[in-house]
Amino acid sequence: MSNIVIATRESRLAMWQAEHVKALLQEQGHAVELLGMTTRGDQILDRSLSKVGGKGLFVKELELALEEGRADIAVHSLKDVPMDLPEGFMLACVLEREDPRDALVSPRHASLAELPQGAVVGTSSLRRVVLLRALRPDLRIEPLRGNLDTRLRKLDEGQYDAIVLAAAGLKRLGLEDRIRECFEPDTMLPAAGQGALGIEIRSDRADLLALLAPLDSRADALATAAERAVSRAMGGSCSMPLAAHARWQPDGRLRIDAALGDPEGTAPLLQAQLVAEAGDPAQATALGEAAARLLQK
Ligand SMILES: NCc1[nH]cc(CCC(=O)O)c1CC(=O)O
Repeated sequence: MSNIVIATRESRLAMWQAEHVKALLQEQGHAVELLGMTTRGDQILDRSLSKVGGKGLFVKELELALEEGRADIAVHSLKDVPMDLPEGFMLACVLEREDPRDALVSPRHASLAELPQGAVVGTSSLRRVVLLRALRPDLRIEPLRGNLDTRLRKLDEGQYDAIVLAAAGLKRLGLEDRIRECFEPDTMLPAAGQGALGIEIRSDRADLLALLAPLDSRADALATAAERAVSRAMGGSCSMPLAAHARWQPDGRLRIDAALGDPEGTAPLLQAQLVAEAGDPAQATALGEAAARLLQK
């Protein structure tokens, strides 16, 4: 039995996720402590992430804590983890995924279809902007940043008619009753890794792998590996409106869907769909890379 320190951001969602991992590790008999910290991504709230440096902003401080030995593991929303981790770090496991869908929250309107002509919808994800535009070209899409509570507050203050955000975050924080509509992946294709949690460690801490193995979901690790391979192959950053979502079919093969939008919203959405055996990480990665090649054609 070990004593494990978890580095975590201090947003309510990050803390929930760290507490969740803490509880799972405690069930395995380990002693666990949390080390909370604020990251650059949490501090910069006035600019869109794609403009100030992207996903890495949320993980750098946590990696420093791992590097200096102040913490053993870092828990991340997999969606926020860069495709290629810095030298010396690795993704040790992927937990069973929560709902991967995007959700609509609105005080007055029951669904996207019921939003009035020209309604104001808040989101800062380029992927959501492009997919929303394809569904409802009449909407006025406005930037929306901040943690979950901030976003909901801005909605409740009347700055937007509706906002779109990940169902997983709302469910984790007990805010599921605010969801008016969950978009099926075929309607609004999720981001790579959405809804999944990843645990990062230092590559030289192989001692932690056995300890984390009981938390790993093989099915979701393979599915998200395929999704992340699409992003990597596309040079993925959050400045690119890219969606990638993999699901297991009843026949045991993995289906991946990917979509690439045009930031200006003028060119049509490019879409790709592929199905393959994906019994190991190399196969899952190859599937994602093949889907990316279809998008690049
Ligand atoms: N980019 C921020 C972020 N990172 C993870 C989640 C939600 C939880 C998840 O996808 O696991 C969110 C909020 C959102 O997109 O609405």
